[in-house]
Amino acid sequence: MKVLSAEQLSGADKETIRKQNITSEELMERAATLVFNEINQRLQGAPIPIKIFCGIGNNGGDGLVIARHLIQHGYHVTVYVVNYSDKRSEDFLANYEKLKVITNDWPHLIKEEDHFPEINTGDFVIDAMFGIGLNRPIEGWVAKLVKLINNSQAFILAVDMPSGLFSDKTPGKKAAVIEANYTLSFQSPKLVFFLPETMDYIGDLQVLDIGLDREYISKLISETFLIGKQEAVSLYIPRKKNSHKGDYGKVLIVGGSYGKIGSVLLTATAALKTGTGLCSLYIPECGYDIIQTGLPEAMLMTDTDKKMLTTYPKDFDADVVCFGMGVGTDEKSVQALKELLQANNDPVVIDADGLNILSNNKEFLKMLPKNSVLTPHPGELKRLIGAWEDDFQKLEKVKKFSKKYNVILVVKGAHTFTIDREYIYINDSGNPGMATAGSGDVLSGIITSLIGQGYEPVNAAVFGVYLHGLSGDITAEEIGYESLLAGDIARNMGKAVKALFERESMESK
Ligand SMILES: NC(=O)C1=CN([C@@H]2O[C@H](COP(=O)(O)OP(=O)(O)OC[C@H]3O[C@@H](n4cnc5c(N)ncnc54)[C@H](O)[C@@H]3O)[C@@H](O)[C@H]2O)[C@H](O)CC1
Ligand SMILES: [K+]
Repeated sequence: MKVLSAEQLSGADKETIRKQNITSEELMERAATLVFNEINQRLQGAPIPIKIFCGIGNNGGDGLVIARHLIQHGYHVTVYVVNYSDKRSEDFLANYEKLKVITNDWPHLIKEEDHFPEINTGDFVIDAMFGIGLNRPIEGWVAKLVKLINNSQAFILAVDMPSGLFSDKTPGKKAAVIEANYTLSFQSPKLVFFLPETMDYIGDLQVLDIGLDREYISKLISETFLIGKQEAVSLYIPRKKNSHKGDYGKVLIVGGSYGKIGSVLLTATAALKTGTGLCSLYIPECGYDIIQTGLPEAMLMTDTDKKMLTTYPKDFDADVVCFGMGVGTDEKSVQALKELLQANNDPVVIDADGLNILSNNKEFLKMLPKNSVLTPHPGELKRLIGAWEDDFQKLEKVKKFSKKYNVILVVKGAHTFTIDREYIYINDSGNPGMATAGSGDVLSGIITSLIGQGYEPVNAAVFGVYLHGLSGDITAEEIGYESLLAGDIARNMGKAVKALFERESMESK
């Protein structure tokens, strides 16, 4: 799904009005009615106090439409107009008049702190103060109102986006932003919904298709995509009936050191569980028995050093090499990575200490084969690209790095971002149970495996990240977040691939 900017959404809005020959008020009616339907479906007429806070622009207009439908369906509604300005939009005014026709209980005007209502724990608050039109931080008494709503413990539903969030920049740590429990957003999710600094404001997210012109949207050039099940399925390459193990990649995993052999074991298990035909490992000698016992399907070569990697098997012919998990950053192991980069022209996957070695030896970056995949967590990323001021600047820095070195970065987080030059792919699978030791080692194994099976590196990264999250979701469904182990993610890969093609799970994400 394309993640559109505020400008693109406004353009689609205008084009839809023109092509469908409707008024903007009709479009507002359509969008806000969908919000009403969602609320009605969940509340089922429950007599709980609903407090709707409307701004004076079109987001506020949506709030008025929602209010009208709720009142007409017998809900207990109080409407507040947060009168931060006198420049009411036309569609706001039209719906203000319509509301007056159906109720004697006119909206309460809030113009200062003295007008604030009481908000209680059991209230259902609808935030329709600001949407994509916010162009400066919320200040003064409006900011105080936002804090009052946040502190109320009421359930908060945000219309289009939580008020106080910008669609193209972060609001700053002290800014007044609605902390929603649920966000119903129109047509396209916004990039800020997925950034570490702002994702917590969103709560659960649902995107409503408000029927903006499909042709116009399909022609819009977007550089940002949300990857859900549908997108992931489209990347899948089916296995051929007439095939053998050589068709599914000869993978080489290079890593491990004394005390950290488990990491390569996880990576190799994940690679094989993702479908790798032949999996070999190159590890320090101390890991020999561990790997042979733990993963009899794998083949093994050992370094002459007992405890750490010192070299790279230059003559070994692999389709794809993965380097870094559990390696450490000893000078001798730096040499091993250097040898790998000198010997290899095909894309490689670099993770963990492999990334730290790159950060400590920036001259290696130019040696990375084109379209190699780097999989940093935030700490590793900072060492690689330097610190950033906010998440938007981080994205710009990562794009620049990706272009400069011709590599793909998998920036791991609650929503993992795969960045390929100017393109951003935001992952929508996964859960907090996956924040556990070895989870990243498994991800590297999955991506490496897919590259070995013939996926383009960027597709391997995007699809691999999605499958990793899906396997984590399936595992968490079975055993909960707390006891989820990285090894479980690897072992459940088969279930994840199968789930891609199951009907009911197609609808869930
Ligand atoms: N495009 C669509 O898909 C549809 C969008 N709808 C809804 O419309 C809003 C956007 O409405 P807009 O009038 O452009 O902006 P807002 O209501 O978000 O803001 C109102 C207005 O306020 C001014 N302003 C901005 N920042 C501040 C501030 N800090 N303090 C005071 N005033 C401020 C600014 O001039 C804004 O224009 C969208 O989110 C949807 O909810 C349609 O209803 C359906 C189609
Ligand atoms: K809002």
